[in-house]
Amino acid sequence: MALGMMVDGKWTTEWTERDQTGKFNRMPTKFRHWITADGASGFKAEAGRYHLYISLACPWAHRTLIMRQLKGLDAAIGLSIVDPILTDKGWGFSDAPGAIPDSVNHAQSLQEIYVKGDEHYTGRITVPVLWDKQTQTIVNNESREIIRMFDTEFGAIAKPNTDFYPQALRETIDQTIDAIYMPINNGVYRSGFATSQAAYNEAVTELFENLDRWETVLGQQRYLCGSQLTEADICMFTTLLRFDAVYHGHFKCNLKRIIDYPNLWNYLKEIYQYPGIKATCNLDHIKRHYYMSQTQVNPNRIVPKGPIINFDEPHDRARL
Ligand SMILES: N[C@@H](CCC(=O)N[C@@H](CS)C(=O)NCC(=O)O)C(=O)O
Repeated sequence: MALGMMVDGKWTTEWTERDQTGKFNRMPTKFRHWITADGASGFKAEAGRYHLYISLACPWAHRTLIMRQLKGLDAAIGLSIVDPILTDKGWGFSDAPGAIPDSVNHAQSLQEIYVKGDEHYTGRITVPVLWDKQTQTIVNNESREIIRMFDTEFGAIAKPNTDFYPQALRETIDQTIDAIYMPINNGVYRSGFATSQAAYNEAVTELFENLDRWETVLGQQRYLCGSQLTEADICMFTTLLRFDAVYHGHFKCNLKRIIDYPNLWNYLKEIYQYPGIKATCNLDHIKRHYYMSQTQVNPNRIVPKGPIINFDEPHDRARL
């Protein structure tokens, strides 16, 4: 894949995210402004002001597309979708099926957006990116913060304004998003991008210990934080959706498949079938992105035909 990143506004092709022990260390994101309902932060929640850049393949970006959809913000917040294949210049725009070119900055590559936001930018060129048309900058490029803003700050515009961060569950939701991040959401990458046996062993063991634990929790309650769907479930969902098709083979997360876990599998199907979510899922972009972009993992770029997965099959979650 494009292992490159920006240093002082210039593209370099050095892969800096692994250490001497072969562990994958994800770099922190840099743009962390906050949109607020009243605009006190300088970024007011308004219709037509913001534009979201995503990849349909990326589990982090997928979270933001889902929240935009669930809150009915699709008319209020514009959308561009990059080509699924990362090149040696990083993410680019194309007219491939499922992609949406950049109608706001008319960029050819996502790099251009980052440099426009900060001409001395140092860091990775990642999706999602939330762009402010008014101040001509990147508001935020951290998925869990973007979904929080869509969920809590756009109440006057959101339709329906379902609350996925309810007051009574806030602490539990934050703890759950933290708890699943390292072993599960990032754990699949820590397994797949490990460059030593020890680093892989550690990541994959932690990953399945944590999946086993959530399998038990989901045998007792319908969602991660209790009886209602919250932001934490969206964060878990985008990893589970990709698991059997990509992480199991490509990233060697193969002690089990999600389909082998009765509760996680039914939970995954329920969220997939939740109104609005299925339309945000694109297994073609997902598979081609991972297998064709990450050539350090899959040098011949062959995309497997299977597995055949029916996410539309009935789920049993109503029993809880
Ligand atoms: N912490 C970020 C991670 C975003 C991220 O790593 N996105 C990946 C795609 S799955 C990306 O754009 N990678 C390109 C690169 O690192 O060059 C978030 O949650 O938004």
